[in-house]
Amino acid sequence: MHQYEKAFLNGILDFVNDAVTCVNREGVVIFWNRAAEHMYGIPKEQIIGKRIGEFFQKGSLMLYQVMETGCPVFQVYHTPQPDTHVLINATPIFNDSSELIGAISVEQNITSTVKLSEDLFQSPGKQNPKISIPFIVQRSAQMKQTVDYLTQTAKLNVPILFLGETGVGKQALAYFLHSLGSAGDPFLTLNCEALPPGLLDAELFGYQEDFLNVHRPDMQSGERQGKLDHAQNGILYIKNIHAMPLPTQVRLANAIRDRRFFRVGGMKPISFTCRILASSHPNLMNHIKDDTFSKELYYTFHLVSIPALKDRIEDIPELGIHFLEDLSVKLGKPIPRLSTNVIAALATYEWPGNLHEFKNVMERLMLQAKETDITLEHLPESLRLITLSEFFEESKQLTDLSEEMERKMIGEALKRTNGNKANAARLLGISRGSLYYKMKLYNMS
Ligand SMILES: Nc1ncnc2c1ncn2[C@@H]1O[C@H](COP(=O)(O)OP(=O)(O)OP(=O)(O)O)[C@@H](O)[C@H]1O
Repeated sequence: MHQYEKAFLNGILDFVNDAVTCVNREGVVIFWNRAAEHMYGIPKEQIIGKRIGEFFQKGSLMLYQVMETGCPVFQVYHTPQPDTHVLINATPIFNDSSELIGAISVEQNITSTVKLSEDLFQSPGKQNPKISIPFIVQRSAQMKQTVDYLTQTAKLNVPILFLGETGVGKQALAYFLHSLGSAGDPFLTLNCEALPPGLLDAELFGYQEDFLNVHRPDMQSGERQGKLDHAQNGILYIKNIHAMPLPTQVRLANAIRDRRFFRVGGMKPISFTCRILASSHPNLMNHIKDDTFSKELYYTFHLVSIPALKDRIEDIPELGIHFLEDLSVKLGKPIPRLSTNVIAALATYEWPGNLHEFKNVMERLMLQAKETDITLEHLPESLRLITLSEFFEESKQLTDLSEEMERKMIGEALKRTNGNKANAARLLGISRGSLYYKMKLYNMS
């Protein structure tokens, strides 16, 4: 590699926050970046050019494992030191002729996330008092900003469209706004995905009796009121607004702009006073591009995007305590203690179902907790972290040993099996590929 290319590569590696280690196929360290120096307290000058096995127990080295198996690994949880928590990704590297030339590991330090979560989970009393009803967790900067912004809009009656994946808390924020401005008035929901599109117009604006050619005794003066009337001075929350038919969208945009609307089949303008809130998924712009969502309606709203839970993990501990506290009261059970592994798993999982899924998991933990301790086994399969020790279980006999011992044991096994590698591998309790790899590594062929 050219000197200047190497300088660039070193620059990049030192710039990233994750600890990066590159070894050649003999296990000799070629790159060791600043984050790795910091994580392990070993300076570059000391480790580069040396076998990594001289510095770490082989059993904790993902790099050997991926070179032996030829397969990358992702998100393996490890605590290299008692107070350090990392997630490791590692991959073998092959040249153009598909020969193994080394391996790279990237370790993401999640210590601060785990520590913060641990502190909060394990001492719920330190949380801020519950200031808002309904209580909105807002430890992350994004949620704090959102709640501040919404609080400021409370007096203005401006329409707000919440954009976010399912379960990020759009409706919870709508309830929050209701509690700020119009708690004594109705909070009505209109779910556009739950009603046949043909009925939405009438449900929203009401209709003129003659128009639908029906007569119902509950109707006054020949008209039926809609949710815009029924919400009075409160809030109308229009859920999944992307599923609203285009003509209804246009009528709604006009209604919001003019603060008055027309009944279906009616000619008389009717004023309304409720505040309109709405929700949709984060890709609503795509519906505008394919002309299924009205630009006019889109720009009528103040837009508030709510990030996915995985993008605001600072909220996780407080949400956990909040749900566990609620359940503890309902079930009359104490709040369980969560092990550090469990906290790391909760903080690093992707949460595709966001708070719906998170709440379910908390319910499950609460129901399962017989004593007060929750460990990894109590978590659903999809959430469980693979720990490094589990990962190495298979090749335990060898990986716990020093290189010197390992070399001796392989030599011994080969002697006892008259050089039959398959039998030697069996004797050592490792795969044949693994034995071939180790023999090459130690020049034992
Ligand atoms: N910031 C928060 N603090 C406390 N609880 C929350 C928060 N956000 C959401 N929740 C709770 O999480 C659950 C899911 O939230 P919510 O129903 O508001 O999500 P949503 O985005 O409206 O979902 P969907 O799009 O599927 O309707 C609810 O029980 C809600 O009370």
